[in-house]
Amino acid sequence: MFILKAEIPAELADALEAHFCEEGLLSWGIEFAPNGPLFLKGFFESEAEADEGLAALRITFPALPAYFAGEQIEDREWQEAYKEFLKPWSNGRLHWVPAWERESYVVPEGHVALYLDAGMAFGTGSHETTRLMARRLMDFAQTRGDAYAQQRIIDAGCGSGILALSAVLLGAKSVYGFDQDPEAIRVSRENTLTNGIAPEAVSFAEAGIESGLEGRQADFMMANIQADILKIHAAGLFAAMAPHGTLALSGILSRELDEVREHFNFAATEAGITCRADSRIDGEWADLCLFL
Ligand SMILES: C[S@@+](CC[C@H](N)C(=O)[O-])C[C@H]1O[C@@H](n2cnc3c(N)ncnc32)[C@H](O)[C@@H]1O
Repeated sequence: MFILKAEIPAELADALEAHFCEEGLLSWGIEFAPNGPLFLKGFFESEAEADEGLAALRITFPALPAYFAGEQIEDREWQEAYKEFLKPWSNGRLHWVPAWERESYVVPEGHVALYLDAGMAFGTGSHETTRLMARRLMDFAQTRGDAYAQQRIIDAGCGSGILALSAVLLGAKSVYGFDQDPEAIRVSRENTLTNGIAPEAVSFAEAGIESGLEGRQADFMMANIQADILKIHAAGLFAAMAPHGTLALSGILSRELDEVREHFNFAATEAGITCRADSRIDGEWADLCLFL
């Protein structure tokens, strides 16, 4: 493993994070320290890959600092750090457990567990936005009660499949996830298999938002994708919603929330839809849940 690191000006952090999310650049991250300097870090297999990754990033962000420190670390050391970072998480009866803890993790009676290996896809369960979406999913399942099993659920930008597969574990029989990243679809299908999930309950497709939603209707849709992209596709997202459906959005920075809410209110009016909006904040991230 080769790590690149450089201190960056605070003004660059949000734009870089948004870019990583939008492009699915999982090898890059920002290290936030309270009141301290901000560091941009990149994780690569080799120094040559690190140079390539940095050159590509500089095309979009020419203002990146000229000097990056590089450090080679043992793969084993890296894996241990990764395992230390990723811990099981639960909300109500839903548990997300790293695959390597499968043997030792005890699932309480009546609860369900998804054993996850996100590989290179987004969706380990550690991100605030994924957790915000899971809470909305749990709320939806609870509100629909016995009818939940029959609800049509869509996970737009499914990443590792974490949300789609959670929907199935909670009892849904008609779940569909899509992502523009082929690696995400490969990982989602693998997670379906390794969790012994019935393949007829969930399907995954490699697709962008437009083609992914074509001919679809959702009673509940989760879209944890960057705010700018959600805004561009607002009309398409509404068009795929069934009457009285719930549209749960995340990938929204808290400071973007008012603007995103306004945008979706306007798009709803344009589409002749009335809906109630609700939001939750987790750290610097927010969700926007629209009840049609
Ligand atoms: C923030 S990740 C969310 C992954 C997972 N759903 C979760 O909540 O952890 C966003 C995902 O959306 C995908 N994505 C971004 N733009 C997209 C688009 N226009 N169409 C389809 N997928 C997109 C990315 O490839 C990425 O896997």
